[in-house]
Amino acid sequence: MSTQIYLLTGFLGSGKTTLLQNMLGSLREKDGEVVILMNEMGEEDIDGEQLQGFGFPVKKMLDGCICCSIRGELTEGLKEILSSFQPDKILIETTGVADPIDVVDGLTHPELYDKIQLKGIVSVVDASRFLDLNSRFQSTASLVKTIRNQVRYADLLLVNKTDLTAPNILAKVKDKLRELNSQAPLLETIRSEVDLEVIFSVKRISPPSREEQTPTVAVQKSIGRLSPMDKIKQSLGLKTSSPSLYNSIETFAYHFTGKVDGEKFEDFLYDLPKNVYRAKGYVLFHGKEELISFQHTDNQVLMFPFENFGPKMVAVFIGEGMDQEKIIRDLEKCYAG
Ligand SMILES: Nc1nc2c(ncn2[C@@H]2O[C@H](COP(=O)(O)OP(=O)(O)OP(=O)(O)O)[C@@H](O)[C@H]2O)c(=O)[nH]1
Repeated sequence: MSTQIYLLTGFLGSGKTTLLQNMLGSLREKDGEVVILMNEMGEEDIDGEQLQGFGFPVKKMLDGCICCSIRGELTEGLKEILSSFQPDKILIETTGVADPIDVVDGLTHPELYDKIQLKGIVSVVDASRFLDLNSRFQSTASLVKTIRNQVRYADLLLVNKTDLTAPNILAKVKDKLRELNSQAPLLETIRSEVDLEVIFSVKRISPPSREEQTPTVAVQKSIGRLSPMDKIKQSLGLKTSSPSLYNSIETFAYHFTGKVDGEKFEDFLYDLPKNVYRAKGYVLFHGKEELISFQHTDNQVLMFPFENFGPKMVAVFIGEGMDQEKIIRDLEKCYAG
């Protein structure tokens, strides 16, 4: 029997890792052997730490996006998981800027063809930001296309963060989602809470009924690592698979050298410029011993004590055109108590 693949997609900070945590918390023996494949843009593994303790194997693919720069590694990663664990299910969490169509393309590798079956694409939408992101990224064609494709190609839509969304905005978000995808079941959620059975019974929506697909844009410049296949293609003068989006999204990590002032750090996160789409990591505050996990999206800052003391004290920033030096300068002002 082939291994079932569930693809979890959605923009940066929409609630994908939260969904995975809920799913792992509800898994029972009958659900069989489950392996998680996580992909993060930067070199630092922030989300993987959040999944420790559930007792499931987690394969991490860092520093690139499986929809483009490290798509070749997706095939290798899946082959490795299949041979090491022979799982019944693989849950793939994509980066927030992955175009699901490109990931699906990566899943159709001939070596995987008869070994895996894509059961469905579950897309988590941050209802509190969806309209804003849609209009803000109008000028960035590739980014708006990705956000829309994450909805367009979903087989199940979780309209998340409804607790942060006014009813009139939520109604507009749902109208927009329906415009993009009239067929996928649409569920309103808070903290990505949904019955595991709903996810596992997701059904693929047949391709002809979808809106016209927009082809991937091939580009010359790539800041990400090229996959082995892309290197071969490039040496042969063929188009590589990297879509333009990954070129414009950057990420950098900052390693804390000591404890910071909690209040100043919170203000620093709230004051981050709009072109920082996401920040997350682990930090220690003056006068406290517990490690703090922090999460930032442009309308939300969350901090909570993190019991697992494994992670490094590090902050990861994801955005476009970020003034890295200024961000670091501002962050370093938080060391003073
Ligand atoms: N208020 C509120 N917060 C939420 C909800 N869902 C998730 N969050 C919080 O939003 C933050 C981002 O959630 P994640 O699950 O890490 O989002 P993600 O999509 O995995 O983020 P990336 O992997 O960085 O793209 C976390 O701090 C969550 O606790 C929700 O429905 N309401």
